[in-house]
Formats: sequence, structure tokens, C-alpha cells
Amino acid sequence: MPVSSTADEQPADDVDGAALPVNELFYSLQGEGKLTGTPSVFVRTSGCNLRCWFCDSYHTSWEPTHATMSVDDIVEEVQSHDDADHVVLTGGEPLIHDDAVTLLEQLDDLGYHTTVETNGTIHRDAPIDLASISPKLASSTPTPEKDPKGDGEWADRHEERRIDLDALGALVDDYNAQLKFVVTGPDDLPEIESLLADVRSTAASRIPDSDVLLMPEGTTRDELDARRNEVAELAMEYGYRYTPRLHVDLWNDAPET
Ligand SMILES: C[S@@+](CC[C@H](N)C(=O)[O-])C[C@H]1O[C@@H](n2cnc3c(N)ncnc32)[C@H](O)[C@@H]1O
Ligand SMILES: Nc1nc2[nH]cc(C(=O)O)c2c(=O)[nH]1
Ligand code: SF4
Ligand SMILES: [Mg+2]
Repeated sequence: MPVSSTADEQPADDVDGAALPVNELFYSLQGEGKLTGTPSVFVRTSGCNLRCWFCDSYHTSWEPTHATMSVDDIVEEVQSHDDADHVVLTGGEPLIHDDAVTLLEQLDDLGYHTTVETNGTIHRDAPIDLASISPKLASSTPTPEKDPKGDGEWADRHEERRIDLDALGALVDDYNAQLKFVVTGPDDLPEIESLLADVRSTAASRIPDSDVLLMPEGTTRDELDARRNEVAELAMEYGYRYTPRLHVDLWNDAPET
């Protein structure tokens, strides 16, 4: 059972057996985190238990769309990208789906390196080679002024759900992990420091600063141009790692990149 199961699951209709709601499946370079630049197949599931105002995958969270794919068909499409040996399972929040585990098991059996991009509110037992955890800060909350769709109807639910220390501690203890924070500005740093202290006292394993990454918020080149230097300097000031958003630098906000 997941540590936290406040899931807004998209039903997997039409298909018998293990299946997932898939928003997009594409081959690209890992654009974020320690494996930046690695050729990887991305499987993006639809549905999320949070609603970050800045979500760069709007059609998996605010207005989710998907095709239901059997896990067998997903694996076949992954294998069609001959040169890739890394798979990134993302979303939406991929760990709201029970069959994410089935997919990860099949990929692991085939020898793929698996990264799971997760908001860190749900823990599952699965063969995950890199848990790429992006805990959501207060600056992600869709207040009425920032809500991309409505009038702040999701703000309270998002606030209640965005941090689950037990899930974060279990993910860090069970997997090779990186903590990747979306930074909107210097005001985010005190919260990152205090959250890290809490996760460090919850988790049994050590979390070195080199596993903590600061990533500038921005879905377009222009937005990143305005923010990346400030975030890079914050990384130097606090001793954390900086991660670019290589895919945005290369392809801006094009889909399937
Ligand atoms: C769309 S999320 C899907 C995985 C999971 N729901 C999560 O949030 O980690 C993939 C990654 O994009 C990041 N992200 C989403 N919107 C962003 C934005 N506007 N600027 C920078 N990073 C963003 C998330 O923090 C996460 O690391
Ligand atoms: N190229 C590329 N790298 C990524 N790393 C994490 C992504 C995500 O959306 O989870 C992502 C993405 O959408 N594209
Ligand atoms: S948790 Fe991830 S997928 Fe969900 S709204 Fe936030 S950034 Fe988007
Ligand atoms: Mg993305």
C-alpha cells in the first residue's frame, strides 16, 4: 500500500489487465537533475493529487487528458526506441497509479534504468533506480491570484497534501534519490532549509547537499532567462546543486520534448 493514498486517480478504462492513462510517450534527453543529458524514453501518465499553479504539464493536472494504454503496449513502445536504456516515468503524479509498479517491474526485468519523477507525497515499493523527488513549496500553491483555471478552489487541498514527511522519508530511505526543488526566488530558500531539516530527521539515511538540487521555475526560455542566474547564485550561496532545464533551453515549451 502507498504510504499516502490521497490519489485523484484517472480510471484506466477500455483495457483488460495492467494499464495506465498515458498523456504522452516520447524519446528525448533527460532535461533535469543529475542525469541531465541522458537519452531517455519518457512515459507521462495523466492525473495528479496536487495542483501547482506553475505546472508545466497542464494536461495531466488541471485539465487531464489521456489514452489508456496497457502496460504491455507501453513497454513495446518504449522498446521501439532502440538506443534508449533509460526510462523516465513522470506525470502528472505517476505514483497515484497502482499499475505504475507493474510497468516499473517489467522495465526493470528488461534491464532499463528507471527514473521516477514524483512530488514525494506517495511511496510505493517498486524497482526505481532514481527517485527524482520534487517536494512542493508554499510558492507552488494555486492561490486565487495564481490559479491558472479557477478561483483558488484547489488551494486548501494542495496545501494539505503537498508535504508528507513519512512518504518523503521512506522514498529517500528506500531509493537512490535526488531532491529537486522548483525555485521561484530567494524567499523559497528558508522553507527548503527547514523542510530538509525535517526530512533529514525523519529519514534513516544521510542526505548530502549534493543530492539537493535547485531548479529555476519557468516553462519557457524567456521565463528561464529571467530567473536562472538568480537560482544559480542561490545554489552557490547555500551549497546545493543547480540543475538547468535543458529541454526548455533546447526546445522551449514544445510538446513531447
Ligand atoms: C510535471 S512534474 C511531474 C512529476 C511530479 N508530479 C512532480 O511534480 O515531481 C515534472 C517535474 O517538472 C517540475 N516542474 C513543473 N512545472 C515546472 C515549472 N513551471 N518550472 C520548473 N519546474 C517545473 C516538477 O517540479 C517536477 O520536477
Ligand atoms: N526532456 C525532458 N526532461 C524531463 N525531466 C523531467 C521531465 C518531466 O516532465 O518530468 C522532463 C520533460 O518533460 N522533458
Ligand atoms: S505535482 Fe507535478 S504534475 Fe502535479 S501539479 Fe505539481 S508539477 Fe504538475
Ligand atoms: Mg516536464
